[in-house]
Amino acid sequence: MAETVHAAHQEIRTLLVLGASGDLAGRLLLPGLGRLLATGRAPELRLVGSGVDDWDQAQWRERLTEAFAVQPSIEMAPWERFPSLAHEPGEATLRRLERESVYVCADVTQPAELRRVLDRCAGPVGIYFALPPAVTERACLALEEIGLPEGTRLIIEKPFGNDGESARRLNAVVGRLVPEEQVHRVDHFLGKSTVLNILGFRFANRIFEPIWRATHVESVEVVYDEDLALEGRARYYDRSGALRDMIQSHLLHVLALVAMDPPPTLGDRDVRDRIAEVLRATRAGDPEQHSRRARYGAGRIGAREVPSYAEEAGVDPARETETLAEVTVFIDNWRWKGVPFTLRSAKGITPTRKEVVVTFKPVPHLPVGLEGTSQPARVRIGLGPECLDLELDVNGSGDPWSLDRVSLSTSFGGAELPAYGEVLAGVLEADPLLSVRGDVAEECWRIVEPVLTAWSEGRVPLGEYPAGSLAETQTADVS
Ligand SMILES: O=C1O[C@H](COP(=O)(O)O)[C@@H](O)[C@H](O)[C@H]1O
Repeated sequence: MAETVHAAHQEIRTLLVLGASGDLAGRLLLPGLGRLLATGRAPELRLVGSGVDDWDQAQWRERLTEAFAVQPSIEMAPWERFPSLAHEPGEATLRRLERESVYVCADVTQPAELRRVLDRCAGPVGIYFALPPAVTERACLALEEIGLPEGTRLIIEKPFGNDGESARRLNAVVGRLVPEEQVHRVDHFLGKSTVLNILGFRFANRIFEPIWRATHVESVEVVYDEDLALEGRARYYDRSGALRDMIQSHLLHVLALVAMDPPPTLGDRDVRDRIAEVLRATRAGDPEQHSRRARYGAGRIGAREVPSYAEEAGVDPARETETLAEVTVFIDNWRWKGVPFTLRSAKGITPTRKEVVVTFKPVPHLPVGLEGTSQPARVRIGLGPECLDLELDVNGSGDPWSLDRVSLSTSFGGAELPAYGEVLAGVLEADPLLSVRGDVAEECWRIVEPVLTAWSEGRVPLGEYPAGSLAETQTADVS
């Protein structure tokens, strides 16, 4: 599909990873690349890494060997853990990359140093910014000063900016460097098979479309509760929090796929137009009534004792960073007017819950004589692992006149590639379908900004839940 729609796009020959010695590159990006190359789906490629750590080539090779051996990281869910890559079709490519790839220690916000890094790259280059947004912006300004090799594609990790204003600024500088179709703003949820499954479920089954609207739908939840706690990521997370980390990017995209109108094709233009359209119609409800924030206190996640978030290494307790964010949004269009969409993500919760739940309205009239309480029909679309569940009332076993609840459930196998591998496949194939478009990145910030403001002004109290449970939150003492 991608080839027919995007045959005109130029493939990249060198992938340059900025921030190559950082956590994200080691944990997700390079293993995703390794997996992609191992399947033999990617074009011939050179790999150049650059970071501020003063690594020699041996250290870099060690990082690649580790990443390509794909020891699953703590953040990889079980369905993303792979067997060894040995004997895969691209095995020889991986070994070649390990041998030939180079690492350049540089501060890429400095034009002369960035020039030195680019000199090691051949052909059209894909520059992957695995960097915090402010550093990405400065590196883009440095690129503007030194100029870009022809055909360059920019691949920018999330979060795209820290707020609407910085996202607009970053979009402006990126737009001066390359045309929009050469920009890949990464949201790895768009590469998740569970998320892409929403498209097949909605648009390949005629039975759902007529009822997929306010007339029949009572409410929609998009939930991503993880059992992971901070896992040593304070430097990034403590300045971000759950709202910026998960809702602003990932969960709003899931909402968009659930709520958008059917696209005529799965070409990037059609799908991204539909996503943009529905997000433009989306607004957060009044934050005081429709949002919740909390952070975990000390507790136990499975066998692990977890300290309170405020006591985690590197955390500034006065910052009031939330590890649970919940926001209800509304979509002001004909299809969805008045239906609450509640988005929630929390860290440090067991059991995990990662799903979209569509709850339908009750029947207008239950025939007199049917006994029991009728419950609304529900569709659950699993976001991890892959599963689907339709909850219905039926005349079940036993008394033929009483209602029983049944669940028609199925689970299906995982994807060939992890989410980062799928997103990178799009990048290497020059297909922006799974990348966030610039206007959409800004739209996502517009939606969450009233909530960010209300929270920063203390209009919504910060609750607390014990790690490992979603027990009623209480207000945290942040003094
Ligand atoms: O981007 C992020 O996503 C992960 C959750 O995604 P998963 O694919 O690893 O389940 C989240 O834990 C992390 O905080 C966030 O930065």
